[in-house]
Amino acid sequence: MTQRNWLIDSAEVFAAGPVVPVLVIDRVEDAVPIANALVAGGIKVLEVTLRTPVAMDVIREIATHCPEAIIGAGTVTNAEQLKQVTEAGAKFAISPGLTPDLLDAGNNGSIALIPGVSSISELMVGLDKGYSHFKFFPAEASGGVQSLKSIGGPFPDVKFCPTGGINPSNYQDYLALDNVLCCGGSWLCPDSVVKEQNWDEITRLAKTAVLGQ
Ligand SMILES: O=C(O)C(=O)C[C@H](O)[C@H](O)COP(=O)(O)O
Repeated sequence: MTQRNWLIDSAEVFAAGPVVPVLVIDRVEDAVPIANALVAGGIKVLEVTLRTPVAMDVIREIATHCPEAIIGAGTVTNAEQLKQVTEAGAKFAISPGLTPDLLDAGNNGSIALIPGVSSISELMVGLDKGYSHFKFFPAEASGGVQSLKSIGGPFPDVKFCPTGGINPSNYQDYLALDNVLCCGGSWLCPDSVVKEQNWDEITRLAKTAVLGQ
């Protein structure tokens, strides 16, 4: 078994689901209200993507001011970013893909790394490096529920968080699979709602997803 010093394990991150909002936050001042709105709706695990220039500050703000949230960083594609998000206070990191270098950095780092795969060969690279929990990205474009069902044949012990093209009409199909413990997506925090600063709507979307309605 791979010995690691992770603050919390990827299994714990997955178990805290079942839905993980993929957040693209442009304004630091929106960070805490968004996180609080999601927590109020029953969602603790948050993925802040590194897709905006203020992403590191957003992670730092949420890590400092929202103790109930399990704040993670998304779009982490290399070892340097993994180091930066760890310093900013992220409790885990998610990548859309994987490289041997990133997998090594994850094994040697202090927060859980959840690498991304969309093929069997990538999955086998991750397994060789001791990983068992993966993002499946881009989920819908990579065969969705049918692909994950097939992958469960030869790899029954591997667990996935599918992301990409997931929405209120299909996330329950994914969650019904034995090898899917949580689903990620941007539908839980739409840009238009953030622009209006309609935090109650974000809480409503979160509650609806958690209750499975
Ligand atoms: O930025 C990253 O790290 C990603 O891996 C991509 C996101 O997970 C997906 O873009 C979310 O997909 P949608 O829910 O279809 O919007």
